[in-house]
Amino acid sequence: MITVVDLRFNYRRGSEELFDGLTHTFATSSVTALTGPSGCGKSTLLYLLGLMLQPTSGTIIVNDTRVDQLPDARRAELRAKHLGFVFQDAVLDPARTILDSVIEPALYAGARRRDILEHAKELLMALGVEKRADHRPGEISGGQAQRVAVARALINTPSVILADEPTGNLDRDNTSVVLTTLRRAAHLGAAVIIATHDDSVVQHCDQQVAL
Ligand SMILES: Nc1ncnc2c1ncn2[C@@H]1O[C@H](COP(=O)(O)OP(=O)(O)OP(=O)(O)O)[C@@H](O)[C@H]1O
Repeated sequence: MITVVDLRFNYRRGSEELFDGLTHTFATSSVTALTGPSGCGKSTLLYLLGLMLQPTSGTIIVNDTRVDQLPDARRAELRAKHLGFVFQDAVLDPARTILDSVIEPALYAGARRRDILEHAKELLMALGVEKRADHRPGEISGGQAQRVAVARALINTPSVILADEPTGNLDRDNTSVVLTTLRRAAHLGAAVIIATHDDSVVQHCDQQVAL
């Protein structure tokens, strides 16, 4: 679960204020669509929820812990253990295989490779990219990279999953594969938040927050 209370954010002093005191709880086991016109702050809200930015004012609470004023190291630790982030443009390390890219956040969070290998393969299978496990990012398509990025975000079974246009590069069938995988994560207890412009994605969500 992740809650924001009276949230406001400015990129710079005197610049446009975003969110107008937004208060909302993104509940466990639910998929929320974050919508609104281009530039309204969807990506920025995901960065705030992902502890990559700090609010100008207001509070962010992850699973009963107030997180917005924690020191950087503690925020990084929480991010690694509890948050999964799918960025708008999937950027994968060109030097790593697809399988190693998926496993890497688990190693960072303290898991052993052999304990996480099967889970990584299952995620690649669920997302239809298992045949690319030994390939490198330069050898896969943009849509495949997007699905690998989803697998990478899910490897630590995060309690909060933040996805910025995760289906932007995908056709209808693969959009459905990604949404099914995210829904399964919600079914297992995650709060899933998807920034999207796509009405067909919104229709698959349990609730909508329009900025
Ligand atoms: N690093 C930055 N520095 C200053 N302003 C920024 C920065 N990033 C975004 N902005 C501004 O903040 C506002 C919100 O941007 P954001 O990317 O969160 O919107 P969005 O709703 O995700 O847009 P889109 O749907 O086009 O992806 C915009 O006015 C944008 O120009």
